[in-house]
Amino acid sequence: YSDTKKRKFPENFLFGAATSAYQVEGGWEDDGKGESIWDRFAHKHPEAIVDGRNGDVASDSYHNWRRDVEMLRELGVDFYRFSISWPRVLPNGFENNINENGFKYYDDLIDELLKHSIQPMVTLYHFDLPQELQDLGGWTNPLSVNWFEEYARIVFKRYAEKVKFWITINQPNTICVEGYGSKAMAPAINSIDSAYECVKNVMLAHAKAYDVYKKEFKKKHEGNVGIAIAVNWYDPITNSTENAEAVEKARAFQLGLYLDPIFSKEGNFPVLVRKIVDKKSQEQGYSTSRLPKLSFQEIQLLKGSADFLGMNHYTTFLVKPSQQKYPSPSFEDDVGVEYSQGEQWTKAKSSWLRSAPYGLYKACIYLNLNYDYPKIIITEHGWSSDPGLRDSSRVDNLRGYFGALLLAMEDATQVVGYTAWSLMDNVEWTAGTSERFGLYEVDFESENKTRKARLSALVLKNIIETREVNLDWKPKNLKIHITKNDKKNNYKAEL
Ligand SMILES: CCCCCCCCCCCCC/C=C/[C@@H](O)[C@@H](N)CO[C@@H]1O[C@H](CO)[C@H](O)[C@H](O)[C@H]1O
Repeated sequence: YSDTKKRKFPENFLFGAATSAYQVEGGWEDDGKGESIWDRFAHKHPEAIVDGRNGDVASDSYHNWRRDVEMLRELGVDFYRFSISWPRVLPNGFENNINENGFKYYDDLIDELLKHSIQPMVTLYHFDLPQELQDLGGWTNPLSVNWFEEYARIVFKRYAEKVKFWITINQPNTICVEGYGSKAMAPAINSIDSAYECVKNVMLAHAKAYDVYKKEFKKKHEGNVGIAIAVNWYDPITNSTENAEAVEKARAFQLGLYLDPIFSKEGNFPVLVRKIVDKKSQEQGYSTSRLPKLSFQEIQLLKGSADFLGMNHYTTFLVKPSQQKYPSPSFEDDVGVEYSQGEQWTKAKSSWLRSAPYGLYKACIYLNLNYDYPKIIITEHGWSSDPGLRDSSRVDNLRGYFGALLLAMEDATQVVGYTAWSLMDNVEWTAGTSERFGLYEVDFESENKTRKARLSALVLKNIIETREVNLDWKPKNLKIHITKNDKKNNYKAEL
C-alpha cells in the first residue's frame, strides 16, 4: 500500500458513516423511552465518565436527525449505519409493550434517508440493553436469546420493506468481555464466568435473529443480515516461537471466539480457546468448564448465519506472552498475553489507538485464508482527536487505511463497503466527549449541538467522488455543500 500504483474504489463500492443510539441520540427518557443499562450506569457512576458528558443529551440526534441526514448528503455517502435503541421502542425490553412514539423517531429518520437515496443500515443492538432485562440477568440469562429474537422480529416486520442492510449485534467481545468480564462498560458486572455465558447467549441471539430474517423476510424483501465483530489486528512483537504461540492465543480469544462459530467450516468456538478454558477451569476447581458448550443444534444454527461480516477495524496490537500474573480466573489470565503498540505509530487521542494501516491489510488476508474469502463490509473504522476542525491526523489515518484496503481488495478480499466511525462527535462511552471521533465536530456547549464539517469530511467526500486517494488534494476552505449524485440511483441491495 505504500507503492506508487494508483488504485481506485470500484463504482459499486459503498461508502457510509456510522453512529449508535446511546452515543448520539440523547432524549434518554423522551416520549416513553425505557431506561437502558448505559443510562443506569452513567447515572449511578458519574465519576466513571471522563468529562461527565453522558448520553442523556449526547449529540441530540433525537431532535437533530434532519441535520444528520443533511450531513450525510453533504458527504455524498451511499448509506448511514445507525442503531435502534431497544428500550426506546420496547421500553421494558418485551414485545408486549411497544412504544409507537419511539418507533416514530426511526420512521422519520429512515424515510428522510430514503428520500435522499441514502440506504439505512440498521444495527439492532449497540450496547444499550433495556435495564429491565438486565435486572433479569441480561445477556447471562439464556432467555435473552428469545428476548432478542422477539425484538428483532418486531423491527424486521416494521422496516423490512425499507431497510436492506441489517447488523444484528455490535461487537460481542465488548458486550461480554468488557461489560460482564470487567467494569469497563455497562453493566460492569466484572465476573469472568458471566462473560462466557454472555458470549454464548449473544452469539445465539445473533443466529436466531438471522434465522428469523432468513425464514420470514428474506424471500420477499431480499435484505442482507450480518454481525459486526471487532477485528483489530494482532501481530507477534517479534518472530520468536513464544511470541508466535502468544499471538495464536490472542487471535483465538479476540477473533476466533466470535468468527469461528459463524464463518469457519467446523463451526463452534475455537479448539484452542476450549482447550485452555476447560483446562484452567478444572485447575481452578470448577466441576464444568467456565466456557459453556454449544450443542450440535446450536453449532448448526450459528454456522453460516451471516450474509456478510461486519468488520470493525481500528488498530493493531503487538503480542507477547504475559510477563505478569493476572488475577485468576480472569479473561486476561485465560489468554495469557500482553499487548503493546509500535512506538513509531502515530497516536490518537484514545490510549488504545495508534495508526498502523498494514494491520488492516493483514487482517483481511487472515480472514480470507481462515474463513474462505467472506463478504466483508467494514462497518467501523475511525480515529480520535481533540476538538478542532483541521483534523489532519484523521485525514492521514483515513488515507493510510484506504491505501491498505485498496491493496487488500486487489489481493482478492471481498470488501463491498466502508463505514467511517463516526459521522459526528458523540459520547465515547466512559470517555464521554473527551475523545472526538467525528467527521463533523459537535459543539456540545451549544444549545442545538451545532455540527460543523471537519477537514476529514471534505477529504472523504472527495475520495467518494473521485474513487481514489489523492494525497495532495486539499479543499480551498472548510465549506461543504450537497453535490448532486446520480450514481446513487444505481444502488443495488445485493452483495
Ligand atoms: C500503550 C500500549 C497500549 C496498548 C493497549 C493494550 C490494550 C489492549 C486491550 C484491548 C483494548 C481494546 C481496545 C480496542 C477497542 C476497539 O476495538 C473498540 N473501541 C471499538 O469499538 C467501537 O469503538 C468506537 C470508537 O471507540 C465506538 O465507540 C463504537 O461504539 C464501538 O463499536
